[in-house]
Amino acid sequence: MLEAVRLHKRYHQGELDVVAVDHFTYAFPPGLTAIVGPSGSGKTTLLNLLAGFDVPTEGEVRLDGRVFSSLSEDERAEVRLRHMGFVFQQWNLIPTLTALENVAFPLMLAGQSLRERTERAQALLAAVGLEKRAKHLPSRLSGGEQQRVAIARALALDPPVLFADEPTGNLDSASGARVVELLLAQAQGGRTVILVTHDLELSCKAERVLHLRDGRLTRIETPSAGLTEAAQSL
Ligand SMILES: Nc1ncnc2c1ncn2[C@@H]1O[C@H](COP(=O)(O)OP(=O)(O)OP(=O)(O)O)[C@@H](O)[C@H]1O
Repeated sequence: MLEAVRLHKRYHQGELDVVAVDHFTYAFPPGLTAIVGPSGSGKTTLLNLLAGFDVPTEGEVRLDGRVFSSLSEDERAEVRLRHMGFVFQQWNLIPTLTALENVAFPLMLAGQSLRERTERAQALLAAVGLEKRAKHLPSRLSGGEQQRVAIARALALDPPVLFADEPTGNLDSASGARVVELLLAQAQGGRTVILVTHDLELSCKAERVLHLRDGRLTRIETPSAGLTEAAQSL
C-alpha cells in the first residue's frame, strides 16, 4: 500500500516560501482515487512526491510499510520501475521506437530477454486493442492510440500502483472514454490507481475523490456512496 504521512513540500522563491503540499496524510487503498483541486493547489507536486520524482521537506512516503521517500535517487528509480506505472497527459512515448518497442522498454530495463519482452509487449498491446499497430511509430498513431500504448507500457511490469496525470486531457471524448475504461479496469482488478484530473465527470468515476486546496487535503468524497468526510478528522 502507498501511504503519505504528514507529507510537506516547501519551495523557496526568492524571499518567499511557497508551501505546495501541506502536511498531507493519506493511505491509498486499491482502486481508483482521484485528486482534484484548483490550479496551484499542489496536485502535481503531490504526485511527484508520491512517485519519488521529488523529495519532501518533511514527512514521508511509504510503500508496503517501507519508507520510500528517504531512499537515494537511484533506489527510488528502481522501486519506481518495479512498483509504479505512469500515464501522463503528454504520452511521452519514445518517438524513434515502435509501439511494441515502447511497451517492451521497461521490460528491457528490468533485464528481460528479447523473446520474453516481445511476447509480453504483444500481449499488452492486444489487451489495449492495438495488436495491429505494434510496428507503428508513435507519429503514425492517433492521440488516443498513443495513450493506449502508454497504458500498455505502464502495465508492462505489472506494477501495483498506477499514476495518471490528466490522462484524457488531449483526447477527443471517444478516445478519452476508452482510456478511462482501461484505467477503471485496472482499478477494479485491484491495482491502486491515482488520477489527477480537472475533469469532474472523470473524477466522479473514482471510488474516492481527494480535494486539495493550498496544498491541504480539505475533503474526501466517495461519489458512489454520496458520502463526504472531513479530512481533518483523519
Ligand atoms: N519547482 C517549483 N519551485 C517553486 N514553486 C513551485 C515549484 N513547483 C510548484 N511550485 C508552486 O507550488 C504550488 C503548487 O503547484 P502545483 O504545480 O503542484 O499545483 P497544481 O495543483 O498541480 O496546479 P495545476 O492544476 O495548474 O497544474 C504553486 O503555488 C506553484 O507555483
